[in-house]
Amino acid sequence: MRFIPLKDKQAVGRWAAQYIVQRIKDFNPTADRPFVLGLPTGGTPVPTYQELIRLHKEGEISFANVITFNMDEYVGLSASHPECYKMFMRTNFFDHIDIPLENINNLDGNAEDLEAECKRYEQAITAQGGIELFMGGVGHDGHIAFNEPGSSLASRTRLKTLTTETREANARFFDNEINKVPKLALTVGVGTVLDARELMVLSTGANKSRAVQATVEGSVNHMWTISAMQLHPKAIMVCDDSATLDLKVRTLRYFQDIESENIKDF
Ligand SMILES: N[C@@H]1[C@@H](O)[C@H](O)[C@@H](COP(=O)(O)O)O[C@@H]1O
Repeated sequence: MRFIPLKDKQAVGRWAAQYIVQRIKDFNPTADRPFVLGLPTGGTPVPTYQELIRLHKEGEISFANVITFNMDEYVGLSASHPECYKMFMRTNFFDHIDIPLENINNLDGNAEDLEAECKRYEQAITAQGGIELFMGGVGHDGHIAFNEPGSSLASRTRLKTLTTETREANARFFDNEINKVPKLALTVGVGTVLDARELMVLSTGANKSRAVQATVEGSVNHMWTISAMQLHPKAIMVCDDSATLDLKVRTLRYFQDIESENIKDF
């Protein structure tokens, strides 16, 4: 796993956006051979989306031949609810770039048959040849997407019950009222994430430092589903300074040393 320690969340956003832009350019996508990008919601990726929008507006990057798959979706929120992830993605990213609407894929948390919906999503990813680069965030409890502690590390897209800890953490998006946060969500599985050809996880803020420590210094463990990153052949974790608080000084210095060229402008 590569580990990129940066100064603050804006630097994480700039680094991640540059990385995505470079990967899309190197891939040189066309309509027949699109770049397939997996995306998260939450507060962490917002600076990355803002930077991607800026780079797009400056003519640096086009998303015309990019296909996206979002990681997860709440069950039962109306499609117009601002915290419905489909809506969140439009407001924070898609409405500001040139991605064709038909290239955007989301799980439907209002589908009549949720199990069939999850199967459909897995098939849609496969039909696109799999995900080239999956960007993710991490929950306080170490979840990736909505794969809460104890989730199978071989899991596929499915319905999950959210923990109270996750609902408390996400209440800030629902007028600080936990009762407004849905109890269920659809999420890609850990196995679905690990199938991507590349994985980049962003982590910012001191409240993520235990999850970062478990991922980088701990063992692979289903209680910290993000730790499954260790099994991925091409994974990168990008952190701000606060998110490294629980790492050993030795660990941090090691990565600062080997990534010195790649982090010097951030
Ligand atoms: N399902 C999402 C995750 O995909 C996200 O990574 C996590 C962290 O969110 P934030 O970036 O707001 O801390 O929140 C939610 O639970």
